Amino acid sequence: MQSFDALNRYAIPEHVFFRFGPGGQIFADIRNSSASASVFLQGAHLTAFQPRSQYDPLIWLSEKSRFAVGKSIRGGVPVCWPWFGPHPDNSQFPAHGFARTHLWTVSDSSSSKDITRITLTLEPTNETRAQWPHETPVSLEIVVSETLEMSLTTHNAGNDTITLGEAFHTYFHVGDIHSVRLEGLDGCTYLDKTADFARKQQEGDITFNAETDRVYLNTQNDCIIHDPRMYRRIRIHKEHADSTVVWTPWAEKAAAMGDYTPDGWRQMLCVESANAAENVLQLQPGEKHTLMVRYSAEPL
Ligand SMILES: O=P(O)(O)OC[C@H]1O[C@@H](O)[C@H](O)[C@@H](O)[C@@H]1O
Repeated sequence: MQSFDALNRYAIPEHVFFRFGPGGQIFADIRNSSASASVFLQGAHLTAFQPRSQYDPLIWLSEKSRFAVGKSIRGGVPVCWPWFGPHPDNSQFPAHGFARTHLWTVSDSSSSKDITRITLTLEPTNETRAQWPHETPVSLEIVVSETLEMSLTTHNAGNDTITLGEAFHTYFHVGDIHSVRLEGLDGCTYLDKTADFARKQQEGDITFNAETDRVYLNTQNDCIIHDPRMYRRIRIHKEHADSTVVWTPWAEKAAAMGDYTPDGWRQMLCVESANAAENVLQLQPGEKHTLMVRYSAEPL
C-alpha cells in the first residue's frame, strides 16, 4: 500500500486531500469550486460526487455499505474489470473481476480553478496473475468538475490477444425508483438476466416496478435518467462502450444482499457503461483501449 508520505506527493492544497475513511481505508477527498468527490484506493472506487449546483449527490452510496478489505463497496462506481459478471470459466473467481477489490496506486493529480484530476493505476501482481495471467496494466483517470468524467485505459502489454470485459457499475442517486424513467435504449436488444438471459427487445423508455437486470447490446447511445422527485435529469454519456447494463435489485434481493438498509434500494439505479456479454473486446498485443463516461445533471 502507498504510504501517506508517498500519497501526499499527489495532495493539492484546496483540491486533493488523503484521509482515512470508514474501515480505516484511505480515500482521496476531492473538492473544487464546482464539485466534490471521494475516491477510495481500494478498487479506485468513487463513492461520492456532487456538483455544487445540486442539492443532492449524483452518486448513491448504501448507508450500510461494508468498507472491508477485499470486499466491494455497495454503491458509488465499482470498476468491473477484466471481466464482467461471473468469470467465463471459473466460478471461484470473483464476480465482476478483481479490480474493484484490489488496492490501486495514485499515479498523478492536477488541478485548475474548478477542475481536479486524479489518476490511479493497477499493475499486475502475482496475486492478480493467478486469476488473470496477462500483462495488462490499467489506469483510471477521474476528472471532477461540474460534470464527472472517468476514463479507464487498459494496455495489453503482453504477447497474447486478450478478451476483456469491463464496466463502470455506477449507482445513480434517484428520488424514488418507482417514479424514474430511463431514456436512450428504445429499440435495443437486451439479455434479461431475470428470465434466464432471454433475448428481448426494448420498446420505449424503461420504467421500474420489479427487479430489473438487463444487458443491452450493441448500443453506443447516451442514456438519460428522468427523475421528477429530484427535479432533474442525469445524462450518461459514454464512449467506446458497446453495452449498457441496467440493474435495480428491488426489495427481496436487496434484503438478501445484507448491505442495504430496508429502503435503500428505492433511491438507486445502476446504469452501467460496459463492454459485456457479446460485446467483450479483443485486445491485440500492444493495443490500448479506453472506456470513457461523463455524467451531468440538468434541471427537468
Ligand atoms: O453484488 P454485485 O457483485 O456487486 O453485483 C450486483 C449486480 O451487478 C449487476 O451488474 C449485475 O447485472 C447483477 O446481476 C448483479 O446482481
